[in-house]
Amino acid sequence: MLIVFNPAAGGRRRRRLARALEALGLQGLRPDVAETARPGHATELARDAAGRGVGMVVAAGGDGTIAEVASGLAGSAALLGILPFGTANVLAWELGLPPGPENAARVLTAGRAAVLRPGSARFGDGSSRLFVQMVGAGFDAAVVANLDLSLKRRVGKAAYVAQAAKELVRYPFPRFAAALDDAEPEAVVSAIVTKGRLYAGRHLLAPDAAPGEPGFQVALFRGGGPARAALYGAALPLDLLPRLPGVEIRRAARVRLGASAGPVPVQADGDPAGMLPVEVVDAPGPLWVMLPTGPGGD
Ligand SMILES: Nc1ncnc2c1ncn2[C@@H]1O[C@H](COP(=O)(O)OP(=O)(O)OP(=O)(O)O)[C@@H](O)[C@H]1O
Repeated sequence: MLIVFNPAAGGRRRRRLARALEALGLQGLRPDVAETARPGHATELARDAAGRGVGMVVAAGGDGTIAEVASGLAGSAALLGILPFGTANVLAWELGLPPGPENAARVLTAGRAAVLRPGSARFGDGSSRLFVQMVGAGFDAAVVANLDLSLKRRVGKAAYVAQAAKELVRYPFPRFAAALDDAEPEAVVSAIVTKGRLYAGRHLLAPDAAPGEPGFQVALFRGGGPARAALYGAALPLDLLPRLPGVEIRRAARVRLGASAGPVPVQADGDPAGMLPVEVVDAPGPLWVMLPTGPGGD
């Protein structure tokens, strides 16, 4: 077992890692730990470990770290483990991973392996990026792109709320074209292409999504402007976002976002990912991820 640890969020994360290692040690396990030194490093570490035949590579970090490790494991037989030490931890909530380092460590040794089907985002410059939960274009990506990272380290998710308030008054809400499968492109101001049901932590976005299945749920936001974005932001923690006027959620296997009236930022799993255009499809193969053994689990 190799644990790929992202130390970028500071001391509290290190403390959680120590607790997880202690819990694993009590079960007689002494996993190797590799710290990431820069963005993208987790992919290299995971790919190298899978190439050496390591059976399980554990992402100790947030959704961005999980996506990077998943990218490195693509095409290998190695299991993906998760120690959810991030800020929002959307995938961990989605998969029902228990909070607390000791409980998360127990899943690594006593859980079950389940299929996870990441998505792949291909950009206008030909580059591709794997994601485990979602890709967003428009307002939410502007919030992510301009987020104050030192504030995020200090106050966590509240930093997103503060940044959203700033973006409300300056983001220009340019329209862009969203084409789902072979349908005609439609004009939207924001789109979130998601594998899962949850968004920004534990809030409901796409009730019919399932991360183990091929394809995506796509939330299309047609109404632009600060008042509408503020309404959506207020509805999110109440789990009312999918039911608001101007929000439509559809299923698609392929999503093309582009042809915009101005530059539109993109985020993948909560990290900045460049600008439109982007095409989203399933990643070439599934992964196996460790989940808690629950009712119906084997
Ligand atoms: N040593 C490092 N210094 C700076 N950034 C790093 C380092 N190692 C990894 N990163 C980057 O940090 C980014 C953010 O990490 P991650 O998404 O795991 O945490 P988070 O943003 O706190 O969690 P979440 O996405 O769940 O809110 C990753 O996408 C990764 O590229």
